[in-house]
Amino acid sequence: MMPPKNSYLHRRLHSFRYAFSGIAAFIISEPHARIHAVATMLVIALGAWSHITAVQWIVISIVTGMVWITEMLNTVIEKMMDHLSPDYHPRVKWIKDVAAGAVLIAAVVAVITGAVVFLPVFFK
Ligand SMILES: Nc1ncnc2c1ncn2[C@@H]1O[C@H](COP(=O)(O)OP(=O)(O)OP(=O)(O)O)[C@@H](O)[C@H]1O
Repeated sequence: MMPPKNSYLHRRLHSFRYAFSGIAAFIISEPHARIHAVATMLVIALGAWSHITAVQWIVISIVTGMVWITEMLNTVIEKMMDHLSPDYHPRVKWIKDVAAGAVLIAAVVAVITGAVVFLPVFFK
């Protein structure tokens, strides 16, 4: 049963629907996102297979989430700048490069974390 129209709960449910459609739009339109989706599923499968601890699951979840969030915000910034300022501009270069740098930091942290958690599984 749906809550009454325009009630607080009704508006929150709509916000969730928009957020989920945003995630779907990101995955459908961006090849990077599909690579992240496959990598995330592989990490979940590897974690389940190797019985990592609760703390290791938490750390893996945080770094995986960081990669998704930075990649999504980077894509938003790229598309926003392409829309607002399609011509070459040094300030746009700065904005896009810094946003890409954030993704790189998240990715490096995720790779290091993945290595620390999973390499001992293979070399024990
Ligand atoms: N309008 C612009 N003005 C200045 N530099 C730009 C501009 N557009 C892109 N660049 C430069 O090109 C780089 C790549 O930008 P782009 O938007 O193509 O990102 P991308 O990572 O290649 O995107 P995609 O997700 O499409 O692969 C930016 O980091 C920036 O250095």
